[in-house]
Amino acid sequence: MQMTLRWYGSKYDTVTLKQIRQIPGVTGVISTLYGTAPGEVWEMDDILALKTEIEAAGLQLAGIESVNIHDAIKIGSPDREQYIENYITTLERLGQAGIHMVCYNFMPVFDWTRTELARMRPDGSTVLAYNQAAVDAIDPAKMFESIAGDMNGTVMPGWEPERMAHVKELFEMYKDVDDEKLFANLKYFLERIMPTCDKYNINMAIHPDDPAWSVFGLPRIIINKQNILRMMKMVDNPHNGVTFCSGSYGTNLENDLPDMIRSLKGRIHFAHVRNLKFNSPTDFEEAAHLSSDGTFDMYEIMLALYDIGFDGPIRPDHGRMIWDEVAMPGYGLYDRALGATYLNGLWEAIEKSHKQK
Ligand SMILES: O=C(O)[C@@H](O)[C@@H](O)[C@H](O)[C@H](O)CO
Ligand SMILES: [Fe+2]
Repeated sequence: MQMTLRWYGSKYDTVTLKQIRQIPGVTGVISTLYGTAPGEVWEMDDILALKTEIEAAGLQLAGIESVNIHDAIKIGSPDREQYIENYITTLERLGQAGIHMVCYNFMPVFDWTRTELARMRPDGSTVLAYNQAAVDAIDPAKMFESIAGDMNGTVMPGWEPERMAHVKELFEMYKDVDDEKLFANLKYFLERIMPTCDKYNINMAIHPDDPAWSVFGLPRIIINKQNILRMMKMVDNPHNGVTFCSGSYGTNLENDLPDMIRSLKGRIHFAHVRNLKFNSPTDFEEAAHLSSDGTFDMYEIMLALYDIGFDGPIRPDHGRMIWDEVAMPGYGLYDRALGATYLNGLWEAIEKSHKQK
């Protein structure tokens, strides 16, 4: 595996490449052209400028998170053809630039959903949290406003104000899209892009829905082992793979994370590894990465990745806000650096204990 950190680009991130370079064992970053809208073709010059800037700091651009999918593709409206063409052009350019892993998601309207961006934990750190009763009480059109005040002045991925201004229209457009339709639209999209992925050796890595169930009555399909295996089979190409995100699949306590990892051997192209602390099955908060701070056994998760021979990029995921840092919620430097170091420690121990046997 290659340890990486997500980085939003010098115009948007409070964390610098120099700081990332100084985290022991982090050799790459996962980035995106943050200023682009879903559906836009990425300019080659912009891709190369991003890559050059990262390499000049002594790091590798290990993959893209995300090239976002335009809603027309998820809905399956006639204008999807143009957006798929655009997506293919972007993939070709990424391939030509030597980038071989692309993360994306297929969630309608909202990317991840949280009800609090700064819940206080007993140690005084603040974290993102989710409470089902709070979601049930929110008018979806107001979801964005309800968290906008806690973003520390940043624009959060998946919650761009321009898109959120049209939330009501978006809901209307999805009204005939159920789980089956969403599966069919995903299949259509993947079949169209696979020849390009084959040509340029691009691993597509779908990110799970977060939380892993339907919110606001919208369809959600990338939520459990059964559905993800269905997706792998429906377009049975090794380039059709997944981002294994423990914090997203883990929102549903019925998901057995190490078992899911083992069942996806050869198809996990990217890993997000983080812990959650459950207060009840419908109320959870994002804990430190350490097993004992949350609900998941992080050793078992890393062991499963080791056992399947995972060799893609991995990153710590959302971190807590600690030591008075002011940054994008979930994406400060300090706690993610602790997370990376901890995950590296687990990996080293697993590797060495296997070699001794
Ligand atoms: O929760 C996060 O911050 C990320 O894991 C997602 O926003 C992820 O980048 C997207 O869903 C992938 O397209
Ligand atoms: Fe994730």
